[in-house]
Amino acid sequence: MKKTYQGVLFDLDGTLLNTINLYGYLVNQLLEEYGFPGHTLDDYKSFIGSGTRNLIKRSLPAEKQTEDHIAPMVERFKELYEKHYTEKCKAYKGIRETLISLKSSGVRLGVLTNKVHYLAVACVKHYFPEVRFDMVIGQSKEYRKPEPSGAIALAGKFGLPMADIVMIGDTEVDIQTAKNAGMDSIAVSWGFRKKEALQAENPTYMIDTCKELQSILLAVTSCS
Ligand SMILES: O=C(O)COP(=O)(O)O
Repeated sequence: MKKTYQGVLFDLDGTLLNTINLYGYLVNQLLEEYGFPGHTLDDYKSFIGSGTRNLIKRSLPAEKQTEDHIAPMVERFKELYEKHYTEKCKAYKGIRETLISLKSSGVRLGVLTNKVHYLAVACVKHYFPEVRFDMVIGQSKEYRKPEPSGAIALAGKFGLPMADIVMIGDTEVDIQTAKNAGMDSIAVSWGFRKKEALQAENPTYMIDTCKELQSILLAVTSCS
């Protein structure tokens, strides 16, 4: 019999929201300001997923990946992101409808992202105003994927055991987070990593379309 989940945790970047054009634009601008060479969008796809500090570190030339370079650039990046987060991003096809259907069938919804917490909250509010998430957790000292603390806090908020919750994400970090928390996982191939890299993490499910997501999570499929 098909397993049903009472709670669903979504990663943000590359899973709910395609933010790659914004990241490419902002980090290239940041690197230019500091006199470093920029990168392609494909490069950034591989740099995103472990939070802003790691994104900037991975974007810098190897010999410049030191705290004295990274720390001020993280602060400047947050300023730029705050100014531009309403630009250049798009919800993936069918995601909005899936979230609304899940919520109306009584499933608890959370966002667990490595985006800085206050920016994660602002993005979710701006791009998904019609979706009532039970809780959004972004990165902070306390919560940082793949550590399980964020997933554990969300399970506590939902009042559900880990076995009833599934984590959905587009990077190895998300699948590792689910494993570390003792949850099932769904890896999606429409985000920032190659399918082979995700398969190597042995997610519970590996999917390519929103339709497949609905058929795992909902009794009825309506996503085209
Ligand atoms: O690494 C980030 O900044 C955000 O990544 P996530 O939404 O995929 O967790």
